[in-house]
Amino acid sequence: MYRRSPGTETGRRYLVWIVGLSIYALAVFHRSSLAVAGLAATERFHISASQLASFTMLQLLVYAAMQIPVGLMVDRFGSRTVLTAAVVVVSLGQAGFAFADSYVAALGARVLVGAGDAMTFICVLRLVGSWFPRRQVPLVSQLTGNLGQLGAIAAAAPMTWALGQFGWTRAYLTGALVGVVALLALRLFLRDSPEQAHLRGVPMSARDLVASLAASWSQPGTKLGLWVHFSTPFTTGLMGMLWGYPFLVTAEHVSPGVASALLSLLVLTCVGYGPFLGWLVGRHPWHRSTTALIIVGALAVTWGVVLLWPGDAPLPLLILLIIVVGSGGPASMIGFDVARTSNPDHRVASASGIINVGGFTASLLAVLGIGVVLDVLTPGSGDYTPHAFRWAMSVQYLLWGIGVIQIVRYRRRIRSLTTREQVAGGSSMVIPGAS
Ligand SMILES: N[C@@H](Cc1c[nH]cn1)C(=O)NCC(=O)O
Repeated sequence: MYRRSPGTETGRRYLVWIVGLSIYALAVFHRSSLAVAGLAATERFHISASQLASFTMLQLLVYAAMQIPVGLMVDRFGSRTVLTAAVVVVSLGQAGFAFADSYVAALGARVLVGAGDAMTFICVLRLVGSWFPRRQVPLVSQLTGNLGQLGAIAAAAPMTWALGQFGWTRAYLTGALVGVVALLALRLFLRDSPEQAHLRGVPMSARDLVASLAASWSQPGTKLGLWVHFSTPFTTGLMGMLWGYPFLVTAEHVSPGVASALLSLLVLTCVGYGPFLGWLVGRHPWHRSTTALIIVGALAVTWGVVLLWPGDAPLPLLILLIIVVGSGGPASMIGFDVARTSNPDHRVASASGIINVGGFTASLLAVLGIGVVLDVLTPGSGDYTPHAFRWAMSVQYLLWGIGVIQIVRYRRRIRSLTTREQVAGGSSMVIPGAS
């Protein structure tokens, strides 16, 4: 019988990964493509700052709300099918945004962008799980999450240039058209597993779906993963997506150029943590929650020093802040890894969906909480003071407090129900009923 050589197998695996990763980076690009177009958007749609913020909020809300259905869809229909839908929906959303000429039409288009984006990451994680040997999965998943953030870099300077050069419609439409190339690559090269183009689960009734979700949720590892994902990435997200630039310019008085450079450094730092954290998590799975707790501690302490610094924080301290904040996104990948080893293969995507709700809910709460505190402390004006920003950014401690309590709680439970040997062997699943 003809057998494929190991070299061919490895080549196919990396091809599938590169296609999946590129599609995820494209989704991150679309997600972030509004960050540099704020001023243009307020002029085009005649909207206020809070209406502008509603685009980001709506996108996050749609993203978070879709995670569990998307996870179930990936387990049922496979990554190839759901990813195809994702590319079509996100590209239609971005094309709609290119032509939108009213606030309501633009909101509708952002809903589609959020929906398509929501369908992407879980598919790619699932592909990594079915194409790579188990021991490589933590590292490749880390690299996927982190390299995908390069899409945000493409959405910064190149998008600013495209908007200035070609105008709103053509700049956004070009982004949307990249989807056609992505779709072509996906249909040509992407298969759900080495053996099958489509890896589909069995059809389930509504009652079965609820039972499957309940089974995932009953695993303490799923809950631990959710709280790790809740506690770690929101600080990276809120800096990169909305509040980083105004905080650095208004509260810390750095120039716009330095602020942009610091935010680009944030994305690069995210990418840099990947190999180290992936290696650490793969090597020491028992210490995954400890790693997450140490990172949350480092985030809280560094933010504390910056916020309590009398006057403007010096630039080296702000660079340190960015480098530490950059660890939040990569640390969140630990949550997916805990969920992966706590659930059987046929439920991994729905467990990932549950995990992903954590980080995006925390990001939404943080973005909202900061906006509310800023508005309360500077009523009736958009000129936020450094004092207002310091209090506003402190909202993060509330979320870290809740997250740390929950991580400690579920890590205790999981440690009482599993052994180091079991977890080192790749499973943190507990027997149903034991938790
Ligand atoms: N926290 C991110 C992944 C990440 C890795 N490094 C920086 N961010 C995450 O959960 N991603 C899901 C998504 O759809 O982007």
